Amino acid sequence: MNHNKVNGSVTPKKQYRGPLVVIIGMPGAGKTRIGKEVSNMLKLSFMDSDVAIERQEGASIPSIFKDRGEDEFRSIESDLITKALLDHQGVLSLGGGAPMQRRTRQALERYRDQGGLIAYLDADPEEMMERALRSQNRPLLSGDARGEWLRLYDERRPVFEQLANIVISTHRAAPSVGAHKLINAIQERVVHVSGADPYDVRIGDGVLDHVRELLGSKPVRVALIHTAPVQRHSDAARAQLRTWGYQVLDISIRDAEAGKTVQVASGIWKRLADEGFTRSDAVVGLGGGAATDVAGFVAATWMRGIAYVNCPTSLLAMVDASTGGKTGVNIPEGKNLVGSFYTPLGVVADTRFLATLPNDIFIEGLGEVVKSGFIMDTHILDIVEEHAKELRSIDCANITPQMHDVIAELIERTVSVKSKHVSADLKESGMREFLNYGHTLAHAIEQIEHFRWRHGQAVAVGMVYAAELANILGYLDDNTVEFHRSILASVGLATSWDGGDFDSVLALMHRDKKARGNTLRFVILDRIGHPIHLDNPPESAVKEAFERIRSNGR
Ligand SMILES: NC(=O)c1ccc[n+]([C@@H]2O[C@H](COP(=O)([O-])OP(=O)(O)OC[C@H]3O[C@@H](n4cnc5c(N)ncnc54)[C@H](O)[C@@H]3O)[C@@H](O)[C@H]2O)c1
Ligand SMILES: O=C(O)C(=O)C[C@@H](O)[C@H](O)[C@H](O)COP(=O)(O)O
Repeated sequence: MNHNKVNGSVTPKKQYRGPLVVIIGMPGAGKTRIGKEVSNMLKLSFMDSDVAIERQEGASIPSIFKDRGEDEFRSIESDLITKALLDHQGVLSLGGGAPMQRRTRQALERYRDQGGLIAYLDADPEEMMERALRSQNRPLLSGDARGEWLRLYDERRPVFEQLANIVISTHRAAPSVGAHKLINAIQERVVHVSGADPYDVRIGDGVLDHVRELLGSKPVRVALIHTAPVQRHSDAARAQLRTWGYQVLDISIRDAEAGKTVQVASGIWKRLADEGFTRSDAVVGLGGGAATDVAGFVAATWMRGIAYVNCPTSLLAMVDASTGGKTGVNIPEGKNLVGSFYTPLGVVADTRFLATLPNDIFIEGLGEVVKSGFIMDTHILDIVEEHAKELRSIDCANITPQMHDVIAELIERTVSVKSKHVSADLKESGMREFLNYGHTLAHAIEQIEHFRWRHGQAVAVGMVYAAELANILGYLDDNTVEFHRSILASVGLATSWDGGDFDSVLALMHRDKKARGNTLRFVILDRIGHPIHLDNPPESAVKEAFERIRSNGR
């Protein structure tokens, strides 16, 4: 399913008729063969504009050119394509020269701007030329065929690049490989984050390729910051970065919260200095949320700020940590107490990375997913409830296509909730604090448990705590509090905690970044989907809610 990207959110593709995708490119790029493969894989109809013209006119393309001239051919072609853009529902492949005709190009631009997908297939010119010259059905390639092909390539490529919103390299690719790349691109989801430094979050199989366009040609060196458990993915990313011509500094750091420290950051700064890392170089953070937090912090601080791209590999990092520009590290006194708001060039959430994610880490990521349902997109709660059993027992190495779509939808929706808050309030002066639902207690739990508790699990208990607090103060009824417990427990998330004592927890909650002076501040709900700020609640209520989240509390 495709979406337009709209500031701070995604919206379902505008309801318009027309093809799922239109394929353009030079003769020999593989438009017809890949188009037919995609149609077969997606069980859609396939239309080739040249074939349709020959059928409609009862004559071959060369004879139409010979008997009626190119202008009349282009007019026939433009009429047929304009009609197909309105009523052909499958895959449409265009003759190489079609987009060069003004009326056809305008029709394509209208189709694209209404949410349509135009895929430009490109490959090595020699490879395409060799394939094109094998076919005799190319009237424009008679005579000095090579020279003419190259001339047309130079003339047409800028138009293809301007029109397309998908570019697929078919270089040395079998049609089935090219078709899979195109299907992945068609099914890719994009959430746009607006604000002073806007960027996109791309979600889907194979989206790693977007790192290249995000980094661009300025960086000579790229520091790839990752951790051991994601070695398979960082190896692939490193190889890809080198193929693109970047000098890669491979920086493997301590895993999880142990890597999210000033000491680790300092070691990276030293490495960057030793390697002569300049302001035009860039950082790629690849890993869970702890890795992307520290990578972002290094990018924010090295020479007062260099470019970085996040490649999240855990569910929690994909749905939350990698987006929004909160970078930082923990210190012994508390979680995330040192850091900076620093926006990435973009986020590339390649769902292939989930294949190695352990089940318990996947489940903790659902804590931030359910949170987003409670604070804004309540459809997330419907999806989680409907698929609770499969989500709780997920084997990430064997995710079915159906569950892949469910997970991709949850990722997209959760990122969209985060994006709406971040786009409106990057530095958390108000609305963005709602993303902190459940976190006031959660961070205290993580601190007291010396990070033995996963962040997502702590947030789950924190949300039950906030619901109890809201219930005590008359905002939420018992059923809504119980719904918090039931939906969290249904996907394997914790709903109680017996560690620590109230006084130590209270002291840590006062150190939360939402606190102002001596004012203790929480985010609670006054109804599902509607968070509010709660400042300085009576200590009796704070304590009563704390007792209620103990395992014998309710
Ligand atoms: N910056 C933000 O806005 C933000 C938002 C939410 C959470 N966070 C931070 O993110 C962290 C939690 O993120 P997390 O849950 O990803 O924790 P994490 O980074 O500790 O990762 C959890 C574990 O899973 C492993 N892992 C990650 N991806 C994997 C994969 N594809 N295959 C195999 N193993 C994989 C990691 O190596 C680690 O061992 C916390 O530090 C939290 O404070 C930051
Ligand atoms: O991005 C935000 O803002 C959030 O609050 C998202 C939280 O889910 C996330 O855990 C964040 O790291 C917590 O931020 P903090 O400022 O409380 O450390």
